[in-house]
Amino acid sequence: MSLLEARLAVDLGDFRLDLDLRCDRGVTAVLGPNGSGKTTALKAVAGLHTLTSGHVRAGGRAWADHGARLHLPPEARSVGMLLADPLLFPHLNLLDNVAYGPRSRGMPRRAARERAATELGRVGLAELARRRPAQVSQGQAQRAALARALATDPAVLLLDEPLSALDPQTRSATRAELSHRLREFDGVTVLVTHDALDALTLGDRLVFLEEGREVQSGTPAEVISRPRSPYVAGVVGLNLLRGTLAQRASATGRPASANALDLGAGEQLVVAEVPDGTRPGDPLLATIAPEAVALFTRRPQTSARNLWPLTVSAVTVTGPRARIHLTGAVDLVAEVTLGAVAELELVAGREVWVSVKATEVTAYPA
Ligand SMILES: Nc1ncnc2c1ncn2[C@@H]1O[C@H](COP(=O)(O)OP(=O)(O)OP(=O)(O)O)[C@@H](O)[C@H]1O
Repeated sequence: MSLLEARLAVDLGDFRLDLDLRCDRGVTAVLGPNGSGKTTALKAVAGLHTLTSGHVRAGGRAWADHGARLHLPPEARSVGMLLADPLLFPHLNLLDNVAYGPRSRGMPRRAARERAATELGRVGLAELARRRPAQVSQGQAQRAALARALATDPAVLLLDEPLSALDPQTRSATRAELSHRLREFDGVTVLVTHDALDALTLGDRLVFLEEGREVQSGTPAEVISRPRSPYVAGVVGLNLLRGTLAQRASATGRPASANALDLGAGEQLVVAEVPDGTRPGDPLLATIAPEAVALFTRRPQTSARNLWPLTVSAVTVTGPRARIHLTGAVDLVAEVTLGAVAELELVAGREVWVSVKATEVTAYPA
């Protein structure tokens, strides 16, 4: 049995969350576009939303069961929460902020403070215990909030975008601290995030939500190797194309030995290998890494089997590299150096030739 077993149906106006969430020890990262229901799922586990149907069981106890009319209030659930805002009491020092949780659950003052000191030590803040929130950095305040969330020994730790308010440098240092502390935590952690790096570095398991439902789940390695929706592929930084296995002797004059996917509208994608047992007409997904998409200003003399004239729709720069969004017969993202952006004059509206080698395409059953 999983440590957290939740069957969550929640209705909020027009929106419906319908999700089975089963989590073992470790970090389950929940990802999805804006409005897909991530926060709603966390709130339903915490008891801040009432279930329309379903149940929540954690650490061997029932927290909610719609059929049995059971709904424990948040304070009766063994939950720790950490949001983007640390929400520390400004008039209390870090030690008393952290001690507040165990105190409010009935622990004597002295024991609560000892526990708080231990928790602050575990997130590297022992020296700053007597400081107030205004006297520490943003990242340190967030680490204190994590210590507070863990000071009550929760069965389930819920993190909602815990790093999103931090500047990039602090974010990366705090991510490392969080990762270190979460590895020692014995309960279930559910982490809601938009950030692929947070999810891939902190998550033992990923759950993708779209429109209130799960579209894919698995380990980071499983999801990276076989994304099942354009959103999931985008998060892990890959192009995803959907098609069916073409008949071998292609009408486009390709050699009969070539494997290709029919992408619709007469377009094909040549692949080096297809999964065993796939027959013509079977649905397939195919991924292409953006670095494997080559761009040319003129039609190239290339051995690459896939070649299309496409239009640049957008250019986004991240560090020394740029992502070139391309539309036309197929939609692709290419990743190139800033030097290539200048040399090829890649701006929105520019027409370019785009090639992808068959060996750079990974095809798998849809
Ligand atoms: N109290 C509410 N009443 C009515 N609708 C709500 C309520 N809370 C959330 N919603 C709607 O439910 C949907 C899911 O919201 P939720 O906050 O769970 O999404 P999310 O995936 O966490 O989004 P984001 O990434 O933007 O935080 C949205 O369409 C939202 O507008």
